[in-house]
Amino acid sequence: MSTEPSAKVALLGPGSWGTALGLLLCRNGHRVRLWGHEAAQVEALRRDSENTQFLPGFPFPSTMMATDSLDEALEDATDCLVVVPSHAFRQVVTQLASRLPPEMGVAWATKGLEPATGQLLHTVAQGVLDNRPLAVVSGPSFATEVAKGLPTAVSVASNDGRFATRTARLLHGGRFRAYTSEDMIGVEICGAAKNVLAIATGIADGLGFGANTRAALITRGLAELIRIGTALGGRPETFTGLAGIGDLVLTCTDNQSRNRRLGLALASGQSVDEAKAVIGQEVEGVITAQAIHRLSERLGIEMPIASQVYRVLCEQVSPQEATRALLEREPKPEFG
Ligand SMILES: NC(=O)c1ccc[n+]([C@@H]2O[C@H](COP(=O)([O-])OP(=O)(O)OC[C@H]3O[C@@H](n4cnc5c(N)ncnc54)[C@H](O)[C@@H]3O)[C@@H](O)[C@H]2O)c1
Ligand SMILES: O=P(O)(O)OC[C@H](O)CO
Repeated sequence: MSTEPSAKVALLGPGSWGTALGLLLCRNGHRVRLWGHEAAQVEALRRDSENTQFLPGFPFPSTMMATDSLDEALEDATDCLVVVPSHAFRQVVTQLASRLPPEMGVAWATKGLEPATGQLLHTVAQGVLDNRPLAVVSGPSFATEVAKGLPTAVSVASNDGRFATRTARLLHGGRFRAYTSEDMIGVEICGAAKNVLAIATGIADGLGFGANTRAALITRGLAELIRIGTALGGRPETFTGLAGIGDLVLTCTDNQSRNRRLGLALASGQSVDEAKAVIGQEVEGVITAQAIHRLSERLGIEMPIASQVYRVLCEQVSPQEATRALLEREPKPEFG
């Protein structure tokens, strides 16, 4: 069990991940108000006392209540955790700005960059929320496995050591381990870029390539992640940690990943829109591929795998042609 005294958590975003984290917080003895922006979705959560749309099979405890009123979610809240998709992040933290006490920290478990600007989410949050403690939760963590209580470990990176510890302690307990970190940049770029690389491994597996290909994509993908992450100021050790190689391996190798499944679907001939419709949930790598592409061009960072994923998603290049382009690259030193 968590050693933190019982908290009242406003949890914003009742998708699969927000719901799983809500269940975890309740198991740790905390009270959760789960806010959603769609009245009909919230009505269904209240009626069913379960998230039948995004995380079926896990009834809500009496300490988890859904609401479509942000004011109600924040009433008496001691902590605030944002779990909306990256495209909604600025909008949601902007709504928080005028509602939160000045000293209250904000944590999020969103993985992605701001689509329009390519900014890391802590940069967005700092711009909107001014000087308050911020933290990002990231790492290898499928919602269903957390809801089932299967052992999981994540990283909590913050600009404030005490807030990192507070947020980690809220989540830590039973079968969930939360490690603290000071590297928000590294943790955030890992969480965003791994989704793009998972699309690449999904494509490769969907085209019938083997284990050699998958291992090569993960390893060379990690090299791309380290290049862009260190250029942005991330710390080298983060890339070998839970948010880095941990989440990259998880997402690239298991079909619970929506990003990997999108890659598999593209390889089978489905369009991006068809694949997204079948998956029926957020596939962050689709918009992140565009943001990463623009960012790597601007910074002059070579990211051949991410770049081919971008071409497949946005320039109607076929998975086969993208594969050819990668394999035809000139030999080069592995490091440097
Ligand atoms: N599902 C996982 O296993 C998992 C694990 C770790 C991190 N994440 C990350 O968590 C974030 C949320 O993903 P998810 O898996 O819960 O997605 P999901 O598709 O299961 O649900 C998305 C949720 O976001 C809400 N939403 C959509 N647009 C919104 C808006 N404009 N304002 C407010 N809410 C809005 C939807 O109503 C829905 O409740 C993503 O960044 C994802 O990468 C997910
Ligand atoms: O289903 P995905 O591909 O969005 O991945 C979910 C989590 O980010 C895995 O850690």
